[in-house]
Amino acid sequence: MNELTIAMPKGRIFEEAYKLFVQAGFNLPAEISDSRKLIVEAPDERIQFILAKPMDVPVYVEHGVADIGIAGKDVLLEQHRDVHELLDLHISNCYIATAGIPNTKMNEIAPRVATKYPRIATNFYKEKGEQVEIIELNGSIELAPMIGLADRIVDIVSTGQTLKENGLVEYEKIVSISSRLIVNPVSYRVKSERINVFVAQLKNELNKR
Ligand SMILES: Nc1ncnc2c1ncn2[C@@H]1O[C@H](COP(=O)(O)OP(=O)(O)OP(=O)(O)O)[C@@H](O)[C@H]1O
Ligand SMILES: O=P(O)(O)OC[C@H]1O[C@H](OP(=O)(O)OP(=O)(O)O)[C@H](O)[C@@H]1O
Repeated sequence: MNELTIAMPKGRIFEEAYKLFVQAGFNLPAEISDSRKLIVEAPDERIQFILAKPMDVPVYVEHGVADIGIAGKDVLLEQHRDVHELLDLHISNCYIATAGIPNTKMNEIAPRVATKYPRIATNFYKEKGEQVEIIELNGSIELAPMIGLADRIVDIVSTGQTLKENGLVEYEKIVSISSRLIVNPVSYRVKSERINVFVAQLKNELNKR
């Protein structure tokens, strides 16, 4: 019987999260990283993993089909789901910033901002008292100012390589991002003992880093 279901994000967080779990002493089956299976059992741990798109992890956790999940703080800030944040895993570190073509001002009439984070971008410009039109994109955000679609972008920066290679510069840092362990509020009440043991094992590894 699986005691816990954990939603793991596919993509770049997966690599670091997998390493964290292994180093924390969890015995994970090889098929979690080297197969196309979307549901993988870790029988020794009595844990079931589901592999989801990063943006969808909080959806599975909010609906309670996963007790726990790993999600980027960017996704949590953007979505405001009914989940509890239990732990900062300090992995997939990056930040969200505004960027654009060097030495350019925002268009005074109807400035446009391209992003896949419309809520974060809207709040940022609202706090600055600037009214902007948000253009929502799903990826390759850096293209927008280069091709004249927008004056600025609001996007993730990690090494800065993508901005540099496309001739863009950062203007304002908005918020630091890392991956978080999230939990369904009802699961946390019903399975608190089991979840606390699980969290303590992860914390133990994080404290060593
Ligand atoms: N360049 C980066 N460096 C470090 N962490 C990042 C970077 N870009 C994104 N992240 C973090 O990793 C999470 C997942 O990013 P990833 O690129 O794997 O997925 P995605 O862009 O949501 O999906 P996909 O690329 O599959 O459409 C983000 O939510 C963010 O927290
Ligand atoms: O500062 P860097 O290290 O260059 O990383 C930043 C880039 O990483 C992310 O893109 P991703 O690779 O997820 O591709 P995407 O354009 O499909 O979102 C982000 O949207 C930036 O484009």
